[in-house]
Amino acid sequence: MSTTIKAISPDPTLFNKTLTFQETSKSSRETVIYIHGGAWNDPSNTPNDFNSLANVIKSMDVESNICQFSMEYRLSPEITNPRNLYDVVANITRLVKEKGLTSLNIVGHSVGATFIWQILSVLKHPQENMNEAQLQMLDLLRTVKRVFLLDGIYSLKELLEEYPQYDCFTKLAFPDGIQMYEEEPSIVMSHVKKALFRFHVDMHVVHSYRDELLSLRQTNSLIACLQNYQINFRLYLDDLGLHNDVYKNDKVAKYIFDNTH
Ligand SMILES: N[C@@H](CC(=O)c1ccccc1NC=O)C(=O)O
Repeated sequence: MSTTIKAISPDPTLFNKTLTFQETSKSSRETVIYIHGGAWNDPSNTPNDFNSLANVIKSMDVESNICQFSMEYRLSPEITNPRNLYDVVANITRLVKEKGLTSLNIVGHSVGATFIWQILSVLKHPQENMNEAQLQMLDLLRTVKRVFLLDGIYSLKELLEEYPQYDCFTKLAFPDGIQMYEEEPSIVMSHVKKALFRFHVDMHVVHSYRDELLSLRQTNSLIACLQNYQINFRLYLDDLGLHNDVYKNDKVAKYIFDNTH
């Protein structure tokens, strides 16, 4: 009887798959960190998704003030929520420490935006009860200056109301049900407001009119919640292409560059 021995990765959170698109040692540098999407499970979405967008930003950055890195994380169903998120947090934390990064601009596409939303929600836990990953999120927020949420998923409840068929991937990341997702905007908004204010984080919400996988409902529902709590944020809606074009779109590159310095 053949037994398959699961390869134990020497790199448990895939930190070594971090991509460096641009680097500078200038003390005045701004750092852009990308988190790709893929519905928690799709191997065709990788840190390289942002390669062309990062090159556009690099071409705009004539004074070479910007560093750009793109993160990897393990996928569902092998890894489920919140471990996918914890991989992202551990990898960004390690990158920040190893490179001495400050002034972080974190860009997330689709589920990558979900991870950023979950990080912004960390104050829902009393600090004395926080686990290691949540304490890392708290530490990260001290260096985050801006977040760019690109065509993100924020409410799993509303996602499955609008797209019941998406349980094909939510059940992989949330095998015990989406009630395990603790960051529904209506539940965590007061904690997000506190985090944005305490750590002086600017929030940019971006969505493409032509996104064929996620309608404006996720973004409209999020911004309705932000308005209910009178939270300061920027909204950028435009024809930025289909869902998987947004992270390659030149207008998105320009928007991030124009708002990163
Ligand atoms: N490429 C994914 C689909 C996907 O990524 C997706 C589909 C609908 C809404 C959001 C998505 N991605 C979010 O990260 C898949 O085939 O599982």
